[in-house]
Formats: sequence, C-alpha cells, structure tokens
Amino acid sequence: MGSPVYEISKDFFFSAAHCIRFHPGKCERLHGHNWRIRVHARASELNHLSMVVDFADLQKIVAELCARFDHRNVNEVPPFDELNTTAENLARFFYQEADRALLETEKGRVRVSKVEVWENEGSLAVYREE
Ligand SMILES: Nc1nc2c(c(=O)[nH]1)N=C([C@H](O)[C@H](O)COP(=O)(O)OP(=O)(O)OP(=O)(O)O)CN2
Ligand SMILES: [Zn+2]
Repeated sequence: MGSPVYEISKDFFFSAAHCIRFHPGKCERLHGHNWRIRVHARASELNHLSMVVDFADLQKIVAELCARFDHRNVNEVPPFDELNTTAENLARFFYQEADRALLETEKGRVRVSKVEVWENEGSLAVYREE
C-alpha cells in the first residue's frame, strides 16, 4: 500500500482593480476582476478530529489575505506595488503566505500543496512547488 495523502481545498473570492504593467494590450489599463483563489492543503496524518485542517481555520488564514486586496487597486498593495499583478504572481503569493501560516498553526503537519487563481471563468494560473 502507498503512503496516505489527504488533500482538501477551499475557495476564496475578492473583487479588485488592477493593471498589468508593460502589457502590450488592453490589460495595461486599469480594470477589474472577481478573483477566485483555490487553496489546496495536504497532510499525511489527520488531526484528532480526522481533518487535514478545519475549513474554518483555513478560512481565517486566507480570508485575511483576501481582505488585503478586496475593493482595492491590487497594484497599490505590497508586494504588488513592486511585482506585476498577474494571476501567476498572485498564486505564488497566496501559496507562500498560507503555507507560512499553516506551518505555524499546524506545526508542519499540514502544508499548502497548490494554489489556483482564476481572473475570470476561463483564465487560470496554478502555483505549486516540487
Ligand atoms: N498568463 C497570464 N496572462 C494574462 C494575465 C495573467 O495574469 N496571466 N492577465 C491578463 C489581464 O489581467 C486580463 O484582464 C485578463 O485577461 P483575459 O483572460 O484575456 O480576460 P478578458 O476579460 O479580456 O477575457 P476575454 O476572454 O478576452 O473576454 C491578461 N493575460
Ligand atoms: Zn486583469
């Protein structure tokens, strides 16, 4: 038998404005999206409640991150005052921030495995680490 891996995911949303600096087309102009952020977390052992992590605890971590951007211009919110506000960069940001928080609260038992970011229904970026 292989070693067990449990994975959960939860979706988060924020609405904000942004522009892609140096984009050769229309995306250099200020415009908005309803971003969807899907955070995947994995563990090889469940906690005392038989959960990877309570969805509510993941919610606390990621909702705080989304709140930094909601109804703002993402280009003005660090680190995106210096980084381009692509879905790829947002996916890496959410991965690293959520993983750091989970490392602290779950003492290394739970790690973020993947973050998916949709700018709209058909446009998705994925970040993970190998
Ligand atoms: N690889 C990436 N390409 C683009 C990104 C990105 O983050 N990563 N971002 C943009 C712009 O933000 C743009 O607003 C989104 O592009 P697009 O999906 O083309 O959105 P539209 O609303 O214009 O959708 P249509 O399918 O063209 O109607 C651009 N590229
Ligand atoms: Zn855009």
